Parts: sequence; structure tokens; C-alpha cells
Amino acid sequence: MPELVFFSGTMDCGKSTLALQIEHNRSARGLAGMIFTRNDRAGAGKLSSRLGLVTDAVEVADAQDLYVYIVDHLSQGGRIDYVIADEAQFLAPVQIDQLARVVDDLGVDVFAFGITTDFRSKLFPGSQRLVELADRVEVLQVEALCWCGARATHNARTVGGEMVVEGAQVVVGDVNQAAGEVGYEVLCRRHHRRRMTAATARAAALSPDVLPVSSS
Ligand SMILES: Nc1ncnc2c1ncn2[C@@H]1O[C@H](COP(=O)(O)OP(=O)(O)O)[C@@H](O)[C@H]1O
Ligand SMILES: Cc1cn([C@H]2C[C@H](O)[C@@H](COP(=O)(O)O)O2)c(=O)[nH]c1=O
Repeated sequence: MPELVFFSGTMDCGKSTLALQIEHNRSARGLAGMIFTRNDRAGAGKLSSRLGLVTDAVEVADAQDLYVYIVDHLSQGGRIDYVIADEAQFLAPVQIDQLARVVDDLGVDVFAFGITTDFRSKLFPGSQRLVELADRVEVLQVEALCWCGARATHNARTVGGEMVVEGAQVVVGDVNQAAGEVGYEVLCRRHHRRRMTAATARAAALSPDVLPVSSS
């Protein structure tokens, strides 16, 4: 049975790497994939992983109908055995419905990859629709870790290492950004709730208020 599968997790947990592995294994067996992405850090029309691998992809536009795009491709003699959609959190809910239709009406597997929640721990609309429609939601097995060592479950947006809670939902960026830049850090829920990043935890540990008092 063809399936719509949502591979989800925090940033930096290996989603794009897995997407590239699925693409590699299937194309190595002669299967033909259609790869969609949107707003990848490597630039338009790219699906990239932090491990250094990158492949070409179709950059999805705002109002693009993904079902029609695939039907057009097939009717022009193209072949599609599976679909990969990376950065799926950035797709519109209606585009997720179109991907579900690809599975149901065309009998093609769709593998979608994305983060579930934004920096405010609110669902992205595309991810919400995936949770609603997917045959399976798979949480990636490689755990991204919070600075405290616990499993990271949330994405924080940072400026100069400090967590921010105001701003647009979509700001393309990366973890481990240089000081002063907008970046992201994955945290456990406890530290996301307390807005405690690696930098603020380090600063608190060094603060004179918490230094042991000398007995002399
Ligand atoms: N230098 C490295 N050596 C080994 N693994 C790395 C290295 N850099 C990144 N990774 C792995 O790559 C993962 C990020 O992969 P990526 O596919 O880019 O993540 P995602 O798409 O989920 O944001 C990290 O969790 C880590 O496991
Ligand atoms: C939390 C959060 C993330 N983003 C952006 C930042 C990155 O460009 C992508 C996630 O990519 P990854 O391959 O999963 O690391 O999403 C955003 O726009 N808004 C957010 O709240």
C-alpha cells in the first residue's frame, strides 16, 4: 500500500540526511523520485544535509499545486515511483492535501520531512496537516540533545545566544550561529520553557551570585 509518511523531529536531528539516504537507496535500484523542497539553507532548489550531502530538488512555490505538477510530469512521459518533500513544515496545508492525493489517487509513496513546531513551540500549519493526514508519523531515532544532556524536543530561536519569543514564524537559519546572529538551538522542554539556552546557562553558572562564598 502506498503511504504518506511524516518523518518529524527537531532541527538538526538528521531529517534531510534520511531523505537523501531514502533517495539514494531507491534511485540505486532504478526507481525514479520527485524531490520537493522549500527554503533549504543551501539555496533554492537544493536539499542539503549538515553531513555535506546535497541534491537538486524542485523548489515549491507559494501557490503551486503539487498534485497537478506530478500529473503534468507523468502525462509528459515522466516517471515517478516516490516523492520526497523536505522542509515540509513550510508547505501550505492545501499542498499537504495534494500530497495525500498523490498517494491515494496515483499510488505513489510520499515521504515528507520536517520540524513539527516553531520557535514558540506552535505547530507549523504544514506540519499540523501532516499529523492530521499521514498514514504514519515517524520520530527520528538519532536524538538531538539539549545542552543539559536530555533529549531535545523543542526548537529555540536565538539572538546572540539568548532565546527570543517574538518574530515571524519563518526565518531560515541554522544552529551554531556566530554571536550576534539570529540562530537556533534545540532544547528539552524544561529549558525551552525557562528560556535557558547553552549561553545563558553558562552565564548563570559564571555569575558572582552563584559562585561559592569563600570561607576566608
Ligand atoms: N561533523 C559531523 N559528524 C558526524 N555527524 C554530524 C556532523 N555534523 C552533523 N552531523 C549529524 O547530522 C545531523 C544533522 O543532519 P541534517 O540532516 O542536516 O538534520 P536536519 O535535516 O534534521 O536538520 C546531526 O544531528 C548529526 O547527527
Ligand atoms: C524553529 C524554526 C525554524 N525555522 C527554520 C530554520 C531552518 O531554516 C528550518 C529548519 O531546518 P532543519 O533542516 O530542520 O534544521 O526552519 C523557522 O523558519 N522558524 C522556526 O520557528
